Amino acid sequence: MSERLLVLVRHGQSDWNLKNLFTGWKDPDLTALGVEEAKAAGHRLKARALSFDRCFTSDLTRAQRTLDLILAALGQTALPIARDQALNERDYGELSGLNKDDARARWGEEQVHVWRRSYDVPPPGGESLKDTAARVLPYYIRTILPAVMRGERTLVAAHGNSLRALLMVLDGLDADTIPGVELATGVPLVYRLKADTTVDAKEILTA
Ligand SMILES: O=C(O)[C@H](O)COP(=O)(O)O
Repeated sequence: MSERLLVLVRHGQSDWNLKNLFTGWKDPDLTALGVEEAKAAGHRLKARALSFDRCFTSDLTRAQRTLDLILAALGQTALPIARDQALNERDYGELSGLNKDDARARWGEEQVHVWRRSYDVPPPGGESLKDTAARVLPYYIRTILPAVMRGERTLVAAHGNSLRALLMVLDGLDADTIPGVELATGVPLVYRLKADTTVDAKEILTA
């Protein structure tokens, strides 16, 4: 029986994470800490003897670089990698490039929290999580999930909100529960799926 392994990882700390700026589709690189987080993610996977057949990432540097660093740590630099903007971070629209504390001072803590964590309220000119899910989930169902179900051990390096959209399906979260979910940078989420595509087991590799 094939393994049906799916590992998700949010990119390591980016330059704009460090500066506390809304990033979205902007394309900052990893910080030195982000590089270390990505390498550590690779070492954690390796320590559990996990290896992969296929990888997916977004069209953004921070996720692609995280994937490359993980694969280098695993000694698996020749794997096929699909890069697609379907996995990009939620588009933060007019908030992109603004400091998150400045935004709270301007629009209030509660409004900014709704823009960042609600399911269906988009930030001005940007995507809600629902909008993000409307591009992430079709890509997952058409492209990623078939690979997993064929038994290809699959690694996905993406973003806080594109992965939160995916977690709604995998973890069975709804519009009321997803606002409470935060994803740490560089922490692999290891899923094993059942034959019906639902989750058999999940492990969070914090160390
Ligand atoms: O795009 C961003 O600013 C971050 O990657 C995710 O931001 P959030 O945690 O504010 O949604």
